[in-house]
Amino acid sequence: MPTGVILAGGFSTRFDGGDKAVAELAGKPMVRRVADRLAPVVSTLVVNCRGEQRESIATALERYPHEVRFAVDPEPDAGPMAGIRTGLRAVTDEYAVVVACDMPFVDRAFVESLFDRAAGHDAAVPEVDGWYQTTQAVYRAAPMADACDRALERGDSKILAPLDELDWVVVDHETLAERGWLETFENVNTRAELREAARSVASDRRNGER
Ligand SMILES: Nc1nc2c(ncn2[C@@H]2O[C@H](COP(=O)(O)OP(=O)(O)OP(=O)(O)O)[C@@H](O)[C@H]2O)c(=O)[nH]1
Repeated sequence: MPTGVILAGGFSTRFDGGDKAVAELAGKPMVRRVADRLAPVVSTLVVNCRGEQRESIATALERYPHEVRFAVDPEPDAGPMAGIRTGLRAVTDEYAVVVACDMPFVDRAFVESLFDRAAGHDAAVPEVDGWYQTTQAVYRAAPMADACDRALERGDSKILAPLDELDWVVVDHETLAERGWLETFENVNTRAELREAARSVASDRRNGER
């Protein structure tokens, strides 16, 4: 089975104090929610973060059913693409799904379909409303990490820069909407969005879904 990479190295500046990776959403740290959702479809978890986040994230991931590896940013604040590179460097499987720590509704069936789409290519990236969702995408770990290195060396930290030189496929908005997979991209940037997400979890629980 492939690897899951959770990106958690951001500074949560819109979150109004505290690290959103370990903020509790309906009683569970967000990073744990993402990890638990990935557990059925990955065999190893890599967490990309800064050194000072490691302890609190490790606590949130205690007794995770798979091996957990930490890929600590050599340089903090180098942006999400550098985080993807650092995370993918710790991957030993051919493919990995990368998911931001603030996407607590990541859909397992969607991730499985991304792996299917990526097979034989370097990446499968979903597109929502014209935006490429590079922080919930599947990559072939080594070529993507190499392409990120080259982009960073040329001083280009744009998240799409490494894809320019890779063979990548897009999962388009229409397909995502048809399959009911738009909720998988919901992300939590603020305390208000955390409260909103908690309401979604509570209402889904009432409907027996989450
Ligand atoms: N390693 C690393 N990851 C980052 C960096 N910036 C953002 N990320 C990750 O990329 C994903 C999307 O970023 P944002 O939603 O903007 O998160 P953030 O930067 O923590 O939040 P804001 O400061 O409010 O923008 C999250 O999983 C972040 O952890 C960075 O400089 N380094």
